[in-house]
Amino acid sequence: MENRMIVRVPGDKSISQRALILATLAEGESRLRGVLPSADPRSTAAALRALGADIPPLPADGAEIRVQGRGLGGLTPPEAPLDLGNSGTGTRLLLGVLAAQSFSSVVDGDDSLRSRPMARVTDPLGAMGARFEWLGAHGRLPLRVLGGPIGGIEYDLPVASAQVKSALLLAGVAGRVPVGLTEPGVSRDHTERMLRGCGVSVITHVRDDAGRRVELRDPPTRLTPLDIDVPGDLSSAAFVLLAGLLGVAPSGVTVEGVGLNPTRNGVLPLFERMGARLEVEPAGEAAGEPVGRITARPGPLRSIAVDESDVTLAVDEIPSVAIAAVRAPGRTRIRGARELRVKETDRIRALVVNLRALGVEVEEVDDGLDVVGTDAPLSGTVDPFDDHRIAMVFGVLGAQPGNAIEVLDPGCVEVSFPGFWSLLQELRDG
Ligand SMILES: O=C(O)C1=C[C@@H](OP(=O)(O)O)[C@@H](O)[C@H](O)C1
Ligand SMILES: C=C(OP(=O)(O)O)C(=O)O
Repeated sequence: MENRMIVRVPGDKSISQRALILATLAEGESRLRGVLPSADPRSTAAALRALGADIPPLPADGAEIRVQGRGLGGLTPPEAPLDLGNSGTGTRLLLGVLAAQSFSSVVDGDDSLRSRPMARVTDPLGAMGARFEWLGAHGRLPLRVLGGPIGGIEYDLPVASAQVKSALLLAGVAGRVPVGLTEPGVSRDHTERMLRGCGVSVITHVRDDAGRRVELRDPPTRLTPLDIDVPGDLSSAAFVLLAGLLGVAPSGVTVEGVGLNPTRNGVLPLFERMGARLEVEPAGEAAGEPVGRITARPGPLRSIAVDESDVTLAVDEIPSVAIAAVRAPGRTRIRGARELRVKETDRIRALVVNLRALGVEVEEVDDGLDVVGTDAPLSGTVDPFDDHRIAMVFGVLGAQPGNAIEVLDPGCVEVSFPGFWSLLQELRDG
């Protein structure tokens, strides 16, 4: 009989942070189960508490927390700069909320977050009438948000970005003004789904050119509270599935209770195009999101070509695809992935530098990389450059039988996936 492991991954990071923000803005008590207890949601929760939110500590086991909402006008001025740590999502979504408050606030983060572009959010918020002061380099944190009344906006996003889209929708909600957006591609729609769960009408149209239009026509006067189970994080599950495909878990692995949102699950068709033995079994909904089980079994992989439309649906999983490509004979070409250069680190560069250090043939291009598959055993030391996802993909590659890879700074996985290393060990032990 097949001795396949069945595991769960912690709650979705994107959904957890949105739930904390919307529960704070709602009227009444929200009940949130399965909130991810990792560094990023903790930073977002701490920033919200500094704005007057009543959020208990995030329990390590994802047990239910109850959040007493402050209502749309109920946030209070923070006494100190808000430290969003490493979280791009927490920062950009909160900038939308803060832009419409009647007080000023300062937003800051760690060195990684200070290096990431913020004008993609402050430019359109500025067009709504919001005012900002850069306290360091232009376009980077730290940043002062001079809150005040804002107007509505009609905006074409230059890149498909759920963080930009969400910041503008939240500004519309907090400032009670209409927002109409078009996106050049599809980005994750968790904010739209969760706002609907709070009783807000958000209209989405899929356009002929595959882009999207999102409208908040009737800004709400109040948000109803949430009562949700946060699905398992598909981005975390991707590392477990990669371990299944690469034979780290010799009989394969099943991840249960994981989110299957179609605007987010593009890694699954990419793995399938590589010949991966995947089985996806939908099993209902949680938090307004489709959820289910995914099984990955080891088997031969083949090289593929990845383009920009693939990347937007799998933006955080491209490192996993690049690592799968290491074991796919031939040349895998990844293009249209420029956005990876502005994540927690420059992920294209980090992949190229570290794969090269292990002896894998790679080529770096402006918007992506080529990876040439090999069956050689791989050994060496990897620097994740303080990026949780880079640490985890090389952790999985290192766990493949025959490889010996040391990941420096393994603790950086705490940003999104507490328990990653012990789960990886369990998969190896079968
Ligand atoms: O909205 C979100 O929760 C996220 C959106 C994506 O970023 P962009 O909006 O910059 O594409 C993604 O990379 C990030 O991990 C989470
Ligand atoms: C890019 C990521 O997160 P954020 O932008 O929220 O820092 C990520 O988790 O891969």
